[in-house]
Amino acid sequence: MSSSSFKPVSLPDVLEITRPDDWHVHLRDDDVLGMTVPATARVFHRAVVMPNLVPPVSNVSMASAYRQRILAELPEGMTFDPKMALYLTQTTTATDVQDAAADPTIIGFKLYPAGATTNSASGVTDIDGMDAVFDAMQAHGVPLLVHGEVTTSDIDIFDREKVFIDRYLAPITRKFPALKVVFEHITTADAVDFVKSASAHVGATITPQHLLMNRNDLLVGGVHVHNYCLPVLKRRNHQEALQQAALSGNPKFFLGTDSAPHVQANKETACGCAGCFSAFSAIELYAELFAHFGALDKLEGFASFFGADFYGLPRNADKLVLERRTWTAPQRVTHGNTTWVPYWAGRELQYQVRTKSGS
Ligand SMILES: NC(=O)N[C@@H](CC(=O)O)C(=O)O
Ligand SMILES: [Zn+2]
Ligand SMILES: [Zn+2]
Repeated sequence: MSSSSFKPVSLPDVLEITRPDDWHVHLRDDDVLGMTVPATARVFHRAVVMPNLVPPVSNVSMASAYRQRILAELPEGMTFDPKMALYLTQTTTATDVQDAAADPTIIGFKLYPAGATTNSASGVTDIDGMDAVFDAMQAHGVPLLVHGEVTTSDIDIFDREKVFIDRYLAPITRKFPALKVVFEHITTADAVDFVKSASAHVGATITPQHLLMNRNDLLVGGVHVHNYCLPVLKRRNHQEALQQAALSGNPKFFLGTDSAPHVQANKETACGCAGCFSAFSAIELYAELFAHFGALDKLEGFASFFGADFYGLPRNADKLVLERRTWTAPQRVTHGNTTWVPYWAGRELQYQVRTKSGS
């Protein structure tokens, strides 16, 4: 992580912030919830839970059942309020939108262009054909969450986000100016510029990996499979644009880890899955970035205020304390007989969340 604007400053030993929320996370389902739910709830009060299960979580009753399965794995003494994203499909109707609007545990609909990412086969194949649904979402105040990449084979993977903006996102925001849109896990300077110049109804989440790394970290000196996610890491000037956006205090940009576990065997293979599993060090990874730039005073807005404000939800009342002490992100995480290699495995971080036990 390097930039010309780096300025060494003295860093606080203790940093207290309003408890943050994770506006983009994959908790998966079944047994693995016993690992993912405590990992996220240890830090975050709310989380937007992504619906890309098989089959996709595409209506209110599926989301309510999934939410119950999540809450059943919440350890005693932890508080956690999962906000469910519904999977937008080509057959989603205006009635589905109305149902979603009536349920406060539903945060919005997630648009996956078919084929864009993990479990997106049921995604939207004809975005232009979704106008009636977008119209209903705008009318009912239901946000649209977007995986913003085109999927046609003629478009280079490094250009897919930019082309998506030009082809789909800009037209949607023009046609539906009051529709709330969250451009998820942005990766390019183009996305930063688009969000900045769009109306106040358009915001974006930024992941730790896109802030801390660029495509060299994926491809130089070998293929680093645990740094592979979608949208793929971009070149350094894009990383720097994301860093500036996150550090700027602009409330359109907020925290969404996109923590996305895939078991070790599915990452360390000839055709490895996309996703960085960051939940075990999520807020600490962001703190690393903000500390590096001497901007820890900006962390609370990005992590704890701007997402809640964007969604029109109250800010959290409780606090989280980070302590300055060097620790090493876990090399492996196991649950039952299964092993995952987390993002940033075995690397140092300089801030750590203070746990209730004081450990
Ligand atoms: N980000 C990823 O690389 N993977 C996510 C899907 C997604 O958010 O696109 C996953 O579910 O594994
Ligand atoms: Zn995505
Ligand atoms: Zn995701």
